[in-house]
Amino acid sequence: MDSIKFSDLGLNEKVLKAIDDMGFEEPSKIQEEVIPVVLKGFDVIGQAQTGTGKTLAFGAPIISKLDNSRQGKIDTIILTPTRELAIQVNDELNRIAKYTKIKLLPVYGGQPIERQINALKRGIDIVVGTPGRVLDLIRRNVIDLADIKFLILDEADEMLDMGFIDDIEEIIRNCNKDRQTMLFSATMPDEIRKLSKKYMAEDTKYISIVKNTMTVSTVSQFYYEVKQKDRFEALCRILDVDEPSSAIIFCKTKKGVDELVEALEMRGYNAEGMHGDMSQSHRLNTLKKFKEGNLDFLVATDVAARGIDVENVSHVINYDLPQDTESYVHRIGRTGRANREGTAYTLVTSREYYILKQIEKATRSKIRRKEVPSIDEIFLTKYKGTVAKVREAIEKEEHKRFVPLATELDEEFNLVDVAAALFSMVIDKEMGSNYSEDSIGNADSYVRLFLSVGRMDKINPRSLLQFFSDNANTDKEDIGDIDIMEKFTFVNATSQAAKDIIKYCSGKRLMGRRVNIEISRPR
Ligand SMILES: Nc1ncnc2c1ncn2[C@@H]1O[C@H](COP(=O)(O)OP(=O)(O)OP(=O)(O)O)[C@@H](O)[C@H]1O
Ligand SMILES: [Mg+2]
Repeated sequence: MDSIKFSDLGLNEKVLKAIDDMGFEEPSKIQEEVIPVVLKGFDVIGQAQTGTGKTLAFGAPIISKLDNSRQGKIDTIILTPTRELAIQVNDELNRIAKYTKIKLLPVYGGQPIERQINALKRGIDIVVGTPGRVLDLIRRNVIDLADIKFLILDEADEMLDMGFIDDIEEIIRNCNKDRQTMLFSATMPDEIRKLSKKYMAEDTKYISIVKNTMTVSTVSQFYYEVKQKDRFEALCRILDVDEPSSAIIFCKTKKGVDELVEALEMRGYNAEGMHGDMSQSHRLNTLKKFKEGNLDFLVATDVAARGIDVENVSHVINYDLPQDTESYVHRIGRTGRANREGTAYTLVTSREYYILKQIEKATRSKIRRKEVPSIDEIFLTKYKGTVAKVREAIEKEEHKRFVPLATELDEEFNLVDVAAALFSMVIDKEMGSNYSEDSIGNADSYVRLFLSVGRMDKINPRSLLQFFSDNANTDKEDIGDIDIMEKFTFVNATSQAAKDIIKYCSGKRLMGRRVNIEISRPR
């Protein structure tokens, strides 16, 4: 059977022509399934992996439908969790609407509201905005949603999460009841799906492009185990060996972003930060530089985790662990988009290792271990890079003008010595004084300690922790976090704490019950 073409889906000619201009040859799976359903008028919950073209999946049919039925007032409202995403979705839809008269406007905080009000007064069909600003404009009676035809929540699970839910509900209360509602995201936790039913038609179509894994197969995933104090050093080494053409590095906090940017700049990397405390113009400027290839490393909080589409991001690095599985999926989805290849790295300490394992299990993907590069490996990378540059210079004959000088040197020196001296100058300069000694130590060894004492449900894990710290001469810190499945598990006890506990328990009964202890190393 021939593969489905965009022209088979029922879109109008103007939209098809625009898609052709965008260079897309065939629809992605989610586009193939969502477009006809939206054209037929159904509400849709659409889930498909990151970078698979969900924006066009809702954008194309909306524009196709609106083309002949514009009301001269707002027809469509699209909500996104971040300002940058509002702008990006607006841009993508603008490209799709190229041959129509449909007018779009992004609205978001951090930009003078008057400008947006004036633009809205000139007549806008599709508004793409962040909830806060949209609500503000509704309250000022500038946006009227009483007759809208489409409401879309991009990154729906994020939008219906605690932080946004009140604003979203208020916006929805202002919307036309007869509208078509659509939710999209790469992740759609069950509770969100249930919650969303509240706002949607009974015959809502649930379209999920199910894959074995939550993450795309074109992204290779790895982790590095590091000590907390070696995190930065490890990152530098990874960057120096992999030499990513363009990478997004995620940190947990805004402060973490600022500190990492400063540290990277000190070591000569081309890095800039992006987080919610920066001015909007600064945020946009940074993202623009990154998109245009004038910035190698974008260091960001989760503000850049969702939806952001930058071509050719080769690496995503979780400098800090993401807060949950969804965040991991969206973060690493900034690479490997539209069937391109990508690499995702996550730095973990031994104590965090179990969280990584949980993410691996929940996403059903494989996150393989990699060793932090040694100084020798970095040296080898720099050496190979230099040789490649020499080769290129000779091939392009860029070296020719120096040949007479080199010939003169030939009388005084051995030319192999000259080459070696030049190598040492170039490579030493590149390595800088950063790698004078091999400062990364081996990670502490942590173990998992399984403890079973009969009926577990009668024992409070906290009191167990207290009990051991009181009686077995161990520090609570050293015992680590506790996890209760069918056994008590001290997920990351130090080896010493484990020994102390075993010693204490051997031959004893604990709270009147026999204790069984097993020990296992995390890997
Ligand atoms: N049919 C297609 N063929 C090739 N490229 C496409 C196609 N549709 C969309 N794209 C491009 O693929 C990239 C990813 O699309 P998009 O941002 O819509 O993905 P997404 O599914 O919304 O991802 P995320 O979950 O990260 O938000 C964009 O650059 C988009 O222009
Ligand atoms: Mg998207």
